[in-house]
Amino acid sequence: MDDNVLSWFGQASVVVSVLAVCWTMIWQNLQHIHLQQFFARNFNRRARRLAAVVDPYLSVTFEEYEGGRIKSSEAFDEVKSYLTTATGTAGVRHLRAECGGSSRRDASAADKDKLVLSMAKGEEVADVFEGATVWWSAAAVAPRQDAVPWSRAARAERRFFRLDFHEKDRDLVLGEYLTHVRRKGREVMAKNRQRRLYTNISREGYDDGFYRDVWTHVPFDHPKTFDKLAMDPAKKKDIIADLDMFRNGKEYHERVGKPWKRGYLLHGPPGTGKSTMVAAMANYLKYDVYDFELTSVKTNTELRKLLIETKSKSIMVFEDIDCSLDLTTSKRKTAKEEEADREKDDDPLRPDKKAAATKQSSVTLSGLLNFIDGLWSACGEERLIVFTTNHVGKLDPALIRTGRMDKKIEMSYCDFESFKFLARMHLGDDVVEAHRDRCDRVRALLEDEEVNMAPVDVGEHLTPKSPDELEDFGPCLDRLVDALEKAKEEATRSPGPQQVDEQGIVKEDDKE
Ligand SMILES: Nc1ncnc2c1ncn2[C@@H]1O[C@H](COP(=O)(O)OP(=O)(O)OP(=O)(O)O)[C@@H](O)[C@H]1O
Ligand SMILES: [Mg+2]
Repeated sequence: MDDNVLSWFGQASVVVSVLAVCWTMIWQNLQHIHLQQFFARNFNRRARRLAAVVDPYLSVTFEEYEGGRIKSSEAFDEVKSYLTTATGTAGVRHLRAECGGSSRRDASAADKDKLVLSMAKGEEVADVFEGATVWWSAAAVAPRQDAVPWSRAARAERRFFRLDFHEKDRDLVLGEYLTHVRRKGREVMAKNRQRRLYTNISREGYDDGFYRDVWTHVPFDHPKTFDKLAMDPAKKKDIIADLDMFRNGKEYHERVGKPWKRGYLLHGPPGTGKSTMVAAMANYLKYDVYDFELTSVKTNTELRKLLIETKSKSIMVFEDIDCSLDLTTSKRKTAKEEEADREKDDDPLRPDKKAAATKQSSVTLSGLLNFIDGLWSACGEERLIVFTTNHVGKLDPALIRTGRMDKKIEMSYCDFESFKFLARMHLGDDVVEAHRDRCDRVRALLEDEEVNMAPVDVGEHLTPKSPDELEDFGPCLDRLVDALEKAKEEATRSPGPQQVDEQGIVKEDDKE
């Protein structure tokens, strides 16, 4: 071969190589852009068509937790309630029973014994809606066997309901039927609703992001109502009006762009009715009560988890807030210290985690302030936050400023009006008129001599202690008069009324 031919071949091979590289690049892009789409569209469509012929059924699952297991799912609860109706249990062979009857003393025997039945795991039930048949089943994914021992999230069973239906009913089921199920479920929930008292003193749920059961609960059945609470009638009326405004304030809160919540601060000496007031509020509004035991909450993050798991129409109570946390202004942490705390809080693999579990709460003031009106406080609606304290002066002003604590209520020692109220409640309507002399003495001691006695003590002295005292209330009133006389004597013997400064610290009397 001569040189010309060789060089021609050389050039041609270079051109072919360049073309091959270009073609490869174009081909790859075509594959990515068009061919993949082409195959995806055609192949998947055919596969779906084939699947529809073989199995024309579709399904929807309702998992117990949503938002990355952070929050229990409302839809799951609604479906669960819907499935407790006759439709949801018809023909089911294995049922699950839960107490759903009222625990109130005044409930009928039938109501008290009522059980709420739902289908057990693994069962299936059919439901017919406007000619379409659907099937509900209850199931759970077993915990992973290889789960790391300290991760409760992985070890937990994931419960869910599954709805199966024919493809031809798709629009009807996903539209009208599911709306019908949710609506009906909410109705059942409202009907069976048993008010609850929740507490966070529970071992469950405190590990590695496992959010179930951070609250444990008992039925809430406190007998105290506003008409059994001794206090200034005008003040009581004002509180009730405030609660009514709050309860009916959905539209108002939306209009002004405020989360639908309200803070109450109840302060006063021990035994003046602060906890009782919380029960009366809950009974009046028919709300659940979440009793936050802050000393059991170890970090700000844990406090937030508890907040997320509270439901609407509830009162979140922090009793004796001044004793639960170090909230004094002087002991307020610096921004740096707070930041260090936050970093510790958010690190799930913190090596000192075990030690942290046993040490005291490290919830900080800023954690609590964020709880009350930070971004997370707006999740959920129609909730009251109530703080109670014996020493309002010990609280940081930031905690009780308007917007956080919107209404401050002072519960005070018993005055004569409250005494009459308590006497009638304990001893009958005509006791004051029947024992005028004794009652006049009580009035003089409470009003003229300014003797301080908490309603809890007044009530205790007035309580009949023997069957005889049920016939004659004189000894009850005498006992109260004696106690008031004694209290007066003690007050005159002691250096004088204690003066408490705004920090809640008892001041020494000025001596001349
Ligand atoms: N104003 C009141 N009217 C009727 N009963 C009252 C009143 N105050 C207290 N009592 C009765 O006294 C008991 C104790 O009251 P309560 O626990 O509400 O006091 P408290 O202010 O929360 O006390 P503490 O500061 O020690 O927590 C309750 O059983 C309640 O029935
Ligand atoms: Mg109390």
